[in-house]
This record gives sequence, C-alpha cells and structure tokens, in this order.
Amino acid sequence: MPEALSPVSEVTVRRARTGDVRAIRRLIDIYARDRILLDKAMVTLYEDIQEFWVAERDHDARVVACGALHVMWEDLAEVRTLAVDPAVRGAGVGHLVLEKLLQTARWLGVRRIFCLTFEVDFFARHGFAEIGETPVDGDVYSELLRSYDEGVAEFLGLERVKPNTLGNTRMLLHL
Ligand SMILES: CC(=O)SCCNC(=O)CCNC(=O)[C@H](O)C(C)(C)COP(=O)(O)OP(=O)(O)OC[C@H]1O[C@@H](n2cnc3c(N)ncnc32)[C@H](O)[C@@H]1OP(=O)(O)O
Repeated sequence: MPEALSPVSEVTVRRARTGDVRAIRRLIDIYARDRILLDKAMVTLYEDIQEFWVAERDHDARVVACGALHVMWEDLAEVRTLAVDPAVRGAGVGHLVLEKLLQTARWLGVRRIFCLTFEVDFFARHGFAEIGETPVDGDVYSELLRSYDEGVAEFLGLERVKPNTLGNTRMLLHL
C-alpha cells in the first residue's frame, strides 16, 4: 500500500552519514533489480559516503531519497545514484536532492555535470542535454582510463561496462 505523498516542505536534504548506508542500500536495491541504477557494494557505499546527500522526512526521520556527486576532473562531475522512494515519487523530492547536488558542484567549482539515465525528461527539465561523444579531450581521457571506478568506465563508454548502460542516455549540464 503506497504511503501518502510527502510534501516537499516536510523533507530535509542533508549530507549522508555512515548510519544512512542501510537506507541508501534499500533505495538502490529497489531500482538495481531492474538495472535502472548501477548496483553498489556496501564497501563502496561506505567509501563514497562523503559524496552522498539524503532527503530525510521530518516527521519520522525516514530517508526517502539519496543522490551522489562524483567528481571526475577539475571541471567535470557526475550525478549518481539519484533514487527516490517509490512511495514519494512525483512530490518534488528528486528535484530537491538534484538541486543540492548541483549547488555542491557549484561550490566545488565544477561547471559540467554528466549523468547516465533513463529519466531523460526529468534531467532535461533541470537543463541537462543529450550528448553523443565523451566530453573530454584525449589527455583527460587517458588520465580517466587509469581510474578503477565503474562509473568512470561507463562515462568513457568502455566495452566491458556496456551491458550496464544499455538503453541509458548520456546527458550533460553546463552550470
Ligand atoms: C544519474 C542517475 O542517478 S540516473 C538515475 C535516476 N534515478 C532513477 O531512474 C531511479 C528511479 N526514479 C526516481 O528515483 C525518481 O523518479 C527521480 C529521481 C527520477 C525523480 O524524482 P521525483 O522525486 O520522482 O521527481 P520530482 O517529483 O522532483 O519531479 C518530477 C515531477 O513531479 C512533479 N511534482 C509533483 N509534485 C511536486 C512538488 N511538490 N514539487 C515539485 N514537483 C512536483 C513535477 O511535475 C515534477 O516535474 P518537474 O521536473 O518539471 O519539476
């Protein structure tokens, strides 16, 4: 039975803590099953916790959404693992979390934000546009190839991760 939609005014977006990892896990599991989100190992969630923000419902402190910003280069970052609890989708919570990630990018000095998604309309409404090529020059491409991160491999469009990204759209926002 779906819960009533939570108005945005009753949600607080804050940085994630290690104690939120189980709630983030729950949100990822909902969407990773259908390959909408890339699955993440628990150790990766703990390692990356400082990249995450969560939306917490004020009345019961339940985490109802999460999202992460992963910096890849001086002027380039990726929005990752943006997930809203199905019970509160369409109530503006995803918008709030994405805005926080973009605000964080501005603060960091990052001006280009990448995402790989099925939710093209949602990201387009936030200014993202579809791209074809990987938007980095040859030198940066070579440096990024040295990363062990799966998401960076997806950004580069490497053959070995192509099964993860089938049907996704590559999008970029210039802040
Ligand atoms: C890079 C990546 O992480 S890609 C993966 C993206 N995530 C997924 O695909 C996982 C599955 N999807 C989700 O988790 C969510 O549906 C998301 C993240 C895509 C969107 O989050 P939601 O909270 O459902 O979206 P949100 O409610 O903010 O916006 C959708 C629409 O709801 C409507 N809406 C309803 N109530 C409100 C409200 N109170 N305030 C604002 N918008 C509202 C608006 O029409 C809004 O459209 P807009 O974008 O033009 O403003």
